[in-house]
Amino acid sequence: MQHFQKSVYDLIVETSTNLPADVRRTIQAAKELEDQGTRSALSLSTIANNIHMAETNVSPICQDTGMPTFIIHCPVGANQIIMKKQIREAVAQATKDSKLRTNSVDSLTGANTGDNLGPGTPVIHFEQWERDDIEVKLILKGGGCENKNIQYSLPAELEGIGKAGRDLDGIRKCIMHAIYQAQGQGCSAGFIGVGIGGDRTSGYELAKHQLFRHVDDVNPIDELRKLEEYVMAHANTLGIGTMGFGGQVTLLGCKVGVANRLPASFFVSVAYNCWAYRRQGVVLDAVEGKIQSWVYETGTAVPMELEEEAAEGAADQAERREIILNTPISEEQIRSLRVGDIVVINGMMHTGRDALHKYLMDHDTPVDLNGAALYHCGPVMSKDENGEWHVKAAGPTTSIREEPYQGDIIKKFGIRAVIGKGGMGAKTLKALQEHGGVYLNAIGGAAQYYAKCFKKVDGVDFIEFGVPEAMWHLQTEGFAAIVTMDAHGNSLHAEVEKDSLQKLTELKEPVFK
Ligand SMILES: O=C(O)C[C@H](O)C(=O)O
Ligand code: SF4
Repeated sequence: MQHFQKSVYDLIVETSTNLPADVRRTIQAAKELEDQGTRSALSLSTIANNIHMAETNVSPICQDTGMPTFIIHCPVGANQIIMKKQIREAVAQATKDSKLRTNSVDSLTGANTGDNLGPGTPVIHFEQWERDDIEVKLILKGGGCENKNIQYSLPAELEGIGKAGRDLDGIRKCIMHAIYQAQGQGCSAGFIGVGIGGDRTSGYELAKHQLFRHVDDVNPIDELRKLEEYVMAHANTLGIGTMGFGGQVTLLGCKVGVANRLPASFFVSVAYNCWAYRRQGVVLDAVEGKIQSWVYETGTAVPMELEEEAAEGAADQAERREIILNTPISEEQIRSLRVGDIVVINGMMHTGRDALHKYLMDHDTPVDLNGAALYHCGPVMSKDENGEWHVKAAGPTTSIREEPYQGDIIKKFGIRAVIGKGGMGAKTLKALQEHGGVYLNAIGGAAQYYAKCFKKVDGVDFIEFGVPEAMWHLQTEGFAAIVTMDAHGNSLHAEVEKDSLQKLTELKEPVFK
């Protein structure tokens, strides 16, 4: 098995950097469905571009390279102890090479292990089979979409869609509610895996396993096939759209699995996966561990159509209001912005996420944040031989986590623009209005696209928080984002949420009797 570790390393790199062909085809089909020139269509073009860039740069599609989860099938007698050790070494090496972000954090102290190894990470499952070869499958599912997973215990009363009983129609209601509650926060348009039955633990596992199915397979259980078809036909009526901007395409795939349950329990578990649906697998010979084939057709077979998008984007931009913001930004300029405007930021940008927000509540900031642009982002960074840092992947993180702090921090330090994804709540909206600030939505997962805007790393504070949580000071050029919350009390997120709840209500009537 002298090649096993190298094969696993290659699998990690492929999974993190090259979205498989079935996922690419689905994203391309979504682009066709979306109304041209809308925010959602533009975002899908950026996503397509980003997929292409990640493959070319052999760098992470999204900066959140998720919880590496391996499912291994091996013949009786294969040495699982050695395989496990080599998988861990391959993970550490891929992290060192910036193919994975340092994503393993001590839950109590917040300390980052720096190599993606730690209690419970990576996740490795073994199963024996009758075949002579070894199959290693890997999914890299990020934290933002993982946070949108949801588990229902039937019967239940669900917001908008009403009573969900212990039957197929109740399951239907849970699934539609799960899609609604994710809004754009899990980087829609997404894929969902559903597990019916099991217990709380095995139900979620079953749901996650559905994400290993091919996008275009057909469920062999007739009732579940019908359920999947129903969900695919109706999810898009919710109007959530790409990144929750509103639009025609909200869901890209739905796979449902079933297991037995206890008489007293009836769980419906939903695993939500963002468009950055990174899963791949390899079949290895059991003697040397060399790759014989890939489980999913590789992305290289389906190039993303770039020229066409560039033209579309350019035509659309001509009609849109596009405003250049140079940091530090004035209050007057911020107050002139409206929801829907596209802004392009130049100058200094500072990153900050959970650890920094908590810290800033009762400490001072190490740099002047008056008029600043604060980016909710935990990048993948690399340090060269001269000790200089480089941004390898840097898309936004889900902003709503900072809701308890954001309003106070904006006012305390004079921040003018907060950049992230998924939107923020009422408290932040009020602070934006009072102080004169905007919330800008960047395209979640477009980590290569944004990394290119960071021309130089000017310094870093709080590196002790770990690379993703540190405060990076980045010289920025041409960072485009959309105003989704303005200083006049308008929030696109609140609007889309309200409209989609109304649409969900329309799906209340029983379908499966
Ligand atoms: O952790 C991140 O960088 C992003 C996260 O996956 C998210 O979607 O919020
Ligand atoms: S940022 Fe978006 S694309 Fe990236 S892992 Fe999180 S949910 Fe997925």
